Order: sequence, then C-alpha cells, then structure tokens
Amino acid sequence: MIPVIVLTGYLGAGKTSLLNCLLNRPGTRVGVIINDIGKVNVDTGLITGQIDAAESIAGGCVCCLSDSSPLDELLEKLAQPRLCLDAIIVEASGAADPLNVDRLLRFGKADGVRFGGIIDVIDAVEHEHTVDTSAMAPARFNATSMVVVNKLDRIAPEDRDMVLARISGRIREINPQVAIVPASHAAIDPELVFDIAMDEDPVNELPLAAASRTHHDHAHAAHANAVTVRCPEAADAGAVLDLLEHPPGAAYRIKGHVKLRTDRGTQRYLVNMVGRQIHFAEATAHSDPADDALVAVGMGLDETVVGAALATALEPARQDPSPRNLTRLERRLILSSNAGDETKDNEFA
Ligand SMILES: Nc1nc2c(ncn2[C@@H]2O[C@H](COP(=O)(O)OP(=O)(O)OP(=O)(O)O)[C@@H](O)[C@H]2O)c(=O)[nH]1
Repeated sequence: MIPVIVLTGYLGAGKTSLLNCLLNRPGTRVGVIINDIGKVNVDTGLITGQIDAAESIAGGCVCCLSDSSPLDELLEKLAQPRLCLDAIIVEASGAADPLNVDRLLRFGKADGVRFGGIIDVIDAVEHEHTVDTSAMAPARFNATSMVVVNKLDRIAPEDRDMVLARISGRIREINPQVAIVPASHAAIDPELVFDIAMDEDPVNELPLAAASRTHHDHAHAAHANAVTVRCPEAADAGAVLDLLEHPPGAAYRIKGHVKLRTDRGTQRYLVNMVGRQIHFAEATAHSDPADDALVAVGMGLDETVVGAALATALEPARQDPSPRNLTRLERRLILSSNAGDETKDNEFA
C-alpha cells in the first residue's frame, strides 16, 4: 500500500516550496497530485524537483469535492505497480481545509493506497492575521500529523523563538501530540515526512480528530475563490508591479507566469505575491509560455473587480517601459534573488 501524504496550508504558506524540498530526496520515487484553485495550474510549473509521476486537479479546491471519486481515480492511476512509487504527495490548494481533506481520504475508495498523514504549512508572519484569528485555536490542527512553521527567516532573529512558541502553544491547545517543525524556505529534513508515512496504520487518529470530523460543517465555512486572467502578450512592467504592490479587493495571493516588455524585448517572469510579500523571478524552466496567466486568490474575492484589475494590468504593452519602471523591475528581481529578500523589503513587517 502506497502512503498518501497531503500538504495543506493557507494561501502562499509554502506548500510548493515544501514539495520541492521533499522531491529532492534521492532514492525515493514520488508521485504528485497538484490541486490549484485557479483555472491554470500554476503550481505544476513551479516544481523544480524530480517527479516520477504527476496528476493535477485545477479550477477548484480538492476539499470541496462532494465525494472522493475524482481523487480516488488519480490515486489509483498513481498506484499502478508499473510506476513503482514509494509515496504519493497531494498538494492541496491554499483554500483547502485539512479537516475536509482528512475526511475525503479516510473515506476514499482507491485501491493500493493508504492515508499517510497531513502536513500543514504555516506562514509564520501571516498566520495570526489569516488562519488563527479567533479566540479558539484553529480546528484544522486536529487533522494534521505535522505542522511546518515556515518563513521564520521573515521574522526578526530576536523575535523568532517567541513567535514560534506562541504559534506552537496555540496548535498544542487543539492537538497536543502533533509534531511541530520550524523552517525557513520550507527546508526541513525529508526523513521527517517520509517517516510519518512509515506505519501501516494512519498515525494521526487522535480522539479530537474524530470529534471534529463529526462536527465540522464545510457548507458554512468561509472559503477562498480565484480569478484567472491569461497573459498571451507582453504586458507593461509598471502596470504589473502596481497590481502587486496594491492588490485589488480581497486578493491575498497572486501568482503565475507573465510576459513583460523590457529593454531586452519580451521576458517571462514568475510572480508570487502573498499578503505583503512580493517575489519576482525569471520564469521556471518547466513552465509553458502558453499557460502564462495570473491567478488571484482570496476569501470572498469579488471576481468581477479583481478580474478587471488583472486584465488591465496584463493588457499588451504599447510602448517600452519607462526607466523608472525598469528600475523597479530590476530592484524586485535583485531583492527576490537574495536570501531573506522580503525581510529587507518589509523590515520584518
Ligand atoms: N522569505 C521566504 N519566502 C518563502 C518561504 N517559503 C516560501 N516562500 C515564498 O512564498 C511564496 C509562496 O510560496 P509557495 O511555496 O508557492 O506557497 P504555496 O503554499 O504553495 O502557495 P499556494 O499554493 O498558492 O497557496 C513564494 O514566493 C516562495 O518563494 C520562506 O520560508 N521564506
């Protein structure tokens, strides 16, 4: 039976980064299922590690599936003996609720696989403004076998222990036994993850988890939605930077590949905005220019307003960028290529 390990975590917390870290473990054959809420599967283009088999569910959130059959179908495809996989990793969308994912997998009917646990990734900077905002600690930790507290590089060194202790304390209010792993750039020891999938029986069957599954009513839970706008031609660098620096409506996460007009002609870039964190980089090697698009995700997003803002920003550029906008673009690229880039930009915001 092949273990199925699920990566969950709020929008932009670092799930794809963690997946890339896990895929770099030599000697392990890993199959991957990527779930992107946007219509273009951006995350598939972001995978840098070696994948032995991949499937995707785009255009919706896996936790909203009314039954497990679409997921079962993909899991069975990956469980075929000829693929000889050691593990399957499902990267859930940033909107997925671990409690629903847990239920879906436990009641799943796929042959040849077993549930190997849920790993929830936390953005240490944004967690207390996004996920943990109520008096009660978030119920999602009931369903998790491991929590990776990521982006600690974005917290001032003298505050790191305090923030980690505070976040860990809240997690343990709900799930005292869960493993909590601090990380920057989602760099954790992959053995920790493959270890949790070792036992024949699922390891995260806590009494609290069962209770929460009974009480959880997904129909009433707030959920994110997404807008996708394609970028078939080179857009204006200034317009795209303005969009990222002043995101429209409730857009908390904007990501994708774009073509921009520059002084060197059309260049392709990978764009990542999470909360106040903006990351700009050369396009990834696996990405397909035909899929260039921006996806905006947020809770209760006004799709018309946000879609219009994305479409305006991605309009084909009519002229070369101004020197000021070229400098802005260069600055973003330099900041993004340095380790801890956003900390400098945001002053440990
Ligand atoms: N500074 C810093 N940036 C990080 C860290 N982890 C991830 N990032 C950046 O945060 C952005 C989002 O990271 P992803 O790994 O794509 O996050 P995700 O959870 O897969 O995002 P969604 O699937 O869209 O919800 C990217 O620009 C990453 O480079 C970290 O520990 N520190």
